[in-house]
Amino acid sequence: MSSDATGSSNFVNGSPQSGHSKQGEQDTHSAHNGLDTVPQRFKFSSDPTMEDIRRLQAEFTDERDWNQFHQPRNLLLALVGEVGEVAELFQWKGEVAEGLPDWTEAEREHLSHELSDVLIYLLELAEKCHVDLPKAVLRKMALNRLKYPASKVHGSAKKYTEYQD
Ligand SMILES: Nc1ccn([C@H]2C[C@H](O)[C@@H](COP(=O)(O)OP(=O)(O)OP(=O)(O)O)O2)c(=O)n1
Repeated sequence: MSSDATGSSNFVNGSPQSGHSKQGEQDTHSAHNGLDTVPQRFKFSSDPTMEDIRRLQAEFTDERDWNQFHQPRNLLLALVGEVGEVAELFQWKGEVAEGLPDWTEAEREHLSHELSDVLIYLLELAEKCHVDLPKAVLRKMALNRLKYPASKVHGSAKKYTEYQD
């Protein structure tokens, strides 16, 4: 997930971070004057890359002779099923704050498994559809920036069709 010509390299995370951070418990770093601190955003580890995950899943399916089952439509259904499993973890919980402060370790672990299943099937679906997802996502984000200029939409969650020029 390295940078490319879109210039979108700032999201690449140089410092691996594992586990979770509860709200209010996140790491802090000194601001310019060295006195006040600001909460740091949660970041992912820098590896594995999307390509690493695609390759590992390809090895997993090859070893089991499962490619015969992993056609695009089946992968899409598997993906949607796993999204449903993520939704199940949130259902009936009401609002959930960032960092999931009220969740148990077991619930967090379960969520990490289900989100991983979603990612695995998403990446394999992209592979089987010949979509180069790391590059495609950068192109789509560039389009998103054009469609939603910060100067125009700052602080508003309206859909682009609702803005009058
Ligand atoms: N035909 C299959 C079956 C499984 N997997 C891999 C990809 C997913 O990461 C995970 C999905 O496994 P399960 O279908 O057993 O689903 P869960 O792990 O979510 O189990 P459960 O449905 O019991 O929560 O295993 C796969 O690639 N192809």
